[in-house]
Amino acid sequence: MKDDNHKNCVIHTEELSKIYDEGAVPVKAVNNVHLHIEKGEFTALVGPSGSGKTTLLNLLGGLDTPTSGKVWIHGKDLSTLSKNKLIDFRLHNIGFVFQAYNLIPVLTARENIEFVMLLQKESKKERKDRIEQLLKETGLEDQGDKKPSELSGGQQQRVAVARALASKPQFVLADEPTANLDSKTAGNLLDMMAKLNKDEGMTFIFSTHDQRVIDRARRVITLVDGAISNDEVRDTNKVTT
Ligand SMILES: Nc1ncnc2c1ncn2[C@@H]1O[C@H](COP(=O)(O)OP(=O)(O)OP(=O)(O)O)[C@@H](O)[C@H]1O
Repeated sequence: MKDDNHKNCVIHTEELSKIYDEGAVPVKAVNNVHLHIEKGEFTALVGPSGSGKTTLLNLLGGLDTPTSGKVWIHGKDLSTLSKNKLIDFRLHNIGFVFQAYNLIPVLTARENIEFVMLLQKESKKERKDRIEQLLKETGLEDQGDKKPSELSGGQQQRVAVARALASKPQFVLADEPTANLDSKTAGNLLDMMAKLNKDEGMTFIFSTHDQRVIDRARRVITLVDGAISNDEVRDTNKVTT
């Protein structure tokens, strides 16, 4: 893929596959996926349990390496990056809201949000301003000094979202962002993501089983046995908030 041809392309994959062959029978967790995600998309990845959603998100975010095929992010072929360059690239380009990326238990909510900005070497003033803004946007103004164990599951999830957004990523990959949240908290979280999508053109891709999330997506990609079985683009003018 040529960089200059794809100015608005955030993610592009070709013949992307991930095969796990530790067991007796190899599992094609992701099977020959061709995907093209443009800037500003609000896209849900759906499919039955075990259909490969998490594996695909891991590949798209450079957290896992494909067995074959390639991933380009903003025209950059991830397979050409060294391990350290890939870490740096992720840090500056992608926000992750993954269950596996748990909050750091010994840090407060504020410090958890600040952490990635410290790695990015943001100034103290920028960090402070951004943290306060994110705490406000996530409705956690009064919770900044609490550690994760002192917060509810929904509040922890919102801290995880705030942390993902702290680096001002161009796109956010979220694995089941509303899992285990009550409807009100899930709704608030979706409102926040939809607002960022609308106001700042931030691109969102989330795996989900949650009909509330699916209903608000503008594109729904269905995976079955690791392959795309349906790709539905809905009314792109539909307001997600
Ligand atoms: N590390 C691994 N080693 C072996 N097999 C794996 C590994 N990770 C995932 N798989 C297998 O790959 C397939 C896809 O798993 P994946 O977790 O991506 O699905 P999913 O759609 O995210 O499922 P869920 O909706 O339940 O989270 C499954 O058959 C799973 O058992």
